Amino acid sequence: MSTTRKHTALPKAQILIEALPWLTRHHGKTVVIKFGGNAMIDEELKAAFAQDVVFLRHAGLRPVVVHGGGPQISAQLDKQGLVSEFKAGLRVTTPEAMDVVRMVLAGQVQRELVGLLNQHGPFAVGMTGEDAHTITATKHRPRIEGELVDIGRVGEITRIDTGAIEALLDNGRIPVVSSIARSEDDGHVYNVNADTAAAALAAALGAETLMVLTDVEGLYEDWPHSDEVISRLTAGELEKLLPELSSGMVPKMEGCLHAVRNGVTTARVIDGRVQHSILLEIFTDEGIGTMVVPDAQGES
Ligand SMILES: Nc1ncnc2c1ncn2[C@@H]1O[C@H](COP(=O)(O)OP(=O)(O)O)[C@@H](O)[C@H]1O
Ligand SMILES: CC(=O)N[C@@H](CCC(=O)OP(=O)(O)O)C(=O)O
Repeated sequence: MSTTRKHTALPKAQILIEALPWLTRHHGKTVVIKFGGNAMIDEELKAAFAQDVVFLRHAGLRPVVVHGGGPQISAQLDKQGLVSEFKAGLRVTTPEAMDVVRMVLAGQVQRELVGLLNQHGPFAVGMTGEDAHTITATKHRPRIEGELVDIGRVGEITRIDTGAIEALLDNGRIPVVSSIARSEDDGHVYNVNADTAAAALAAALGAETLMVLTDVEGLYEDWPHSDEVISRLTAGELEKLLPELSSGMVPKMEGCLHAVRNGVTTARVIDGRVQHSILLEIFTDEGIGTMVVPDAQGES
């Protein structure tokens, strides 16, 4: 006869134990989480996001948050009567618009995320890519229909210095990074797409995972005609698909490709509208969204 006694709260212990293999696997690993402006509109979701990130920190992972704020920037530009225009998926950024981008990202969105995270303890430290030379960029001139175009103060990342972020992580903090770069060419700053910044940081930090939270379920196979999500694809498969992608998915998937081609083990695009999507992704089998993995050896 068994002498095992079962406490009524045993199911709770079972849930915790189910997470043990994932806790073991991810312990000490760096996870870069990109929180998009579109996933940032709901108060409950923002609070759940902050809980998840702090949970990761307590579980022994090293989370780094990179945030966007496209809709928030557009709203402020509108308020100030400045035009908001995108070319090749990037905001045309005049010097006046750059002031607004910097004010909204570093002064508003980043402050709000830092505040939410710090409701759980003294963890979050906000910074922009300007700080300690974290992100350096030069002027980006995208090609549209074969022609190089000038879209103002939009930066192309040339260098990443991970020193400040590593120091914060080693100190048990959670860096919260706004996607603004210092300039390689002059004393000014550049506006960088937040997906691109997150991917570049993930690669430079040798992160295990890049997780991009957005406002759709993942990468749709035949957007906008169907909502069939591609659940897993290799770098080579993604590379072939890139020319067919449009709008906001372009920098996200280019970023995922860059990350897995530069040492990141998995890059995932997940639905930021699902509460606790980060925990579901890291600690359970019920991962959601699209996962990009490096090519198997010998494959390209
Ligand atoms: N193949 C695709 N699958 C999913 N979404 C796509 C696809 N192609 C374009 N999109 C668009 O990309 C958007 C996400 O990008 P974006 O608006 O930049 O979000 P975020 O603010 O999260 O960075 C989706 O809401 C959708 O409208
Ligand atoms: C050059 C460029 O387009 N920069 C973006 C930076 C913010 C961002 O990327 O925000 P989301 O992640 O919410 O889209 C912009 O100005 O909107």
